[in-house]
Amino acid sequence: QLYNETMAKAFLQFYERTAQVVWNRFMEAAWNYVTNITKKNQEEMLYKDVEKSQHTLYFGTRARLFKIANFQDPDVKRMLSKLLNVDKAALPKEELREYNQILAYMETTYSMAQVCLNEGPCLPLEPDLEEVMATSRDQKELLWAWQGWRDAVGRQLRMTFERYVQLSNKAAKLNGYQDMGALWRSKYESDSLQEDLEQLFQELQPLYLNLHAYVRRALYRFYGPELIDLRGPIPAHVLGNMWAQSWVNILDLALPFPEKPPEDITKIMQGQHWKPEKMFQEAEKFFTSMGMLSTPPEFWTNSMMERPTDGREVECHASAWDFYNGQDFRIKKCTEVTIEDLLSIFHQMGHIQYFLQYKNLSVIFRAGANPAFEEAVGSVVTLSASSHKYLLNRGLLSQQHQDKEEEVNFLMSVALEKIAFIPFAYLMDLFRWKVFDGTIEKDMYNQEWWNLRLKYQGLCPPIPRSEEDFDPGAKFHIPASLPYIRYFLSLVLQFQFHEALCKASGHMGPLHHCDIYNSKEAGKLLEDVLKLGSSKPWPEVLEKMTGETKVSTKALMTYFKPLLNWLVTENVRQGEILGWPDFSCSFEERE
Ligand SMILES: O=C(CCC(O)(O)[C@H](Cc1ccccc1)NC(=O)c1ccccc1)N[C@@H](Cc1ccccc1)C(=O)O
Ligand SMILES: [Zn+2]
Repeated sequence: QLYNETMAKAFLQFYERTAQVVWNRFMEAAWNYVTNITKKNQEEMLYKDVEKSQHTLYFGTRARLFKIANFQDPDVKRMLSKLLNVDKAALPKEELREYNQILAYMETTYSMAQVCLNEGPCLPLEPDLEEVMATSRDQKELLWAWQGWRDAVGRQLRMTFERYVQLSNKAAKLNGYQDMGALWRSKYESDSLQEDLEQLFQELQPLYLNLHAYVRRALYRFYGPELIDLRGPIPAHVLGNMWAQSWVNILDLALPFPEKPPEDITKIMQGQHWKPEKMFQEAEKFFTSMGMLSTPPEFWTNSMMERPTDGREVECHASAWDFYNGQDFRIKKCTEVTIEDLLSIFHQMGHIQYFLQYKNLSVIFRAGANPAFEEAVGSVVTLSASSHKYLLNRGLLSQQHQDKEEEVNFLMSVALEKIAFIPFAYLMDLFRWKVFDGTIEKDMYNQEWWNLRLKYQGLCPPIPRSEEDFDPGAKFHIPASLPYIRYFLSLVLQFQFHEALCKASGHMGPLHHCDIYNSKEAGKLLEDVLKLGSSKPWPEVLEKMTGETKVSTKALMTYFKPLLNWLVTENVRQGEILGWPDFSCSFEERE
């Protein structure tokens, strides 16, 4: 009878007090490492990680002794059940050390990788290689960057990744899961997650297939038939992005009405002498304009807003940090003054706003309602921030009126970012789930990766690939062991949130005209949702925001309806074939 509900509450308070200290110490060490990659800082971080895992294991094993089933208080039950999963802390000491070293090695290899020109400088991914992929229209130069990056990162990680999979699955099994994929999916508290995701993907297919066919035609016009086959997949290096996950950088090649090009916001920002700090202030101002919380002084003194110029090696992939003391919150980003980076800062500031809103909850509940909610908060604000109305009102556009054709151009630019992303975000974890559950064996990693890239994205590698390569390793989240399905779900959720917030703000008219800047009503609705953290099952949180308990593509389809109409008409006019029927990525035929 010792392990009763009263005892449980005392146990949870003890957890609360100690976790804040242990997690804060780990976050400080992890921050010091990723903002100054040295052997010493890595050792320090690994040490603090072991300390954190010991704490997690101590409480995780004792939480199991409570008979949660017959407890009354729902919060106590939910908190205890969250403690039961101890993740990698379940590994025996030696294997945990090896696992943490593998994780640090993979992430560091990615962050330090560069591609060297024959004679002269070596280029890092950010900003140099990404700049080449975004702006070059010379397919040989694009191929050089594309292949160079995969040689520098993917090839180096192949062996390590195999061991990472073994240890990940061992940790998952020790927590009672089939494999690590099952553990990752459990965060969504749904026994029909995979079916629901497949359903969402199928609903979005018509939009993607029409965009793919239209963009293929545009690339055909520019690069010609020797590179682009109008009935086949698109080569992966000419889409304006290192991973072909966003096609917004080839808008100039795919503009529906080229005689009415949109204003170049990056040029306007640079012309107005924008600096990274001003970009962060702009993002914060968006939230405070809605009556939401502002960032504490520590944010401005402790964040890393630019790549350091003192020679320090850093991890440039953007991220937001909660130091679990209710006061210290930071963003780490190697900011360039571009519209793409401004929108990325809005995304990061969305994570910070979530931290601020749930900071008074128990540490156990200081997370999003589910991982996709965390990603959707910042992204929903970027939907307003990229609207004509907002950009005009903030002085980033000068043209007052937008006619029907300019509106199609605008929707195309949003689609090249958001719709192109759908199959990529879906396949990233389809691949890893199959690797974890053994469907994809280690000597098939690369060919299975490209099978998925062909099947879902309609892409081919620009040159033959082998099992010496490990192309999935060239995308941050794979060496960083970061699940990705959250971004797929976030893509659908952010439009559902956008529709709800626009309605709350009293917006009338087309969804893509909506801008919730300055709306206190939208702010109140969003605030009430974020304050819940992960204390309630996410369908309840979704219902509070949107009145619905299910994720729905309706809002996304409404937003893009005018564009889909235009695309279908255009594709019919051109006699396009939708998709890439019976095509493989073979190279013989092109010799
Ligand atoms: O990776 C990111 C943004 C980084 C992040 O904000 O999602 C970041 C990823 C990260 C990095 C290091 C450690 C952990 C996570 N996530 C966070 O900073 C974060 C997430 C949840 C809670 C707190 C912080 N975006 C994805 C997908 C994406 C999102 C939005 C627009 C375009 C593309 C990508 O670039 O492929
Ligand atoms: Zn994010």
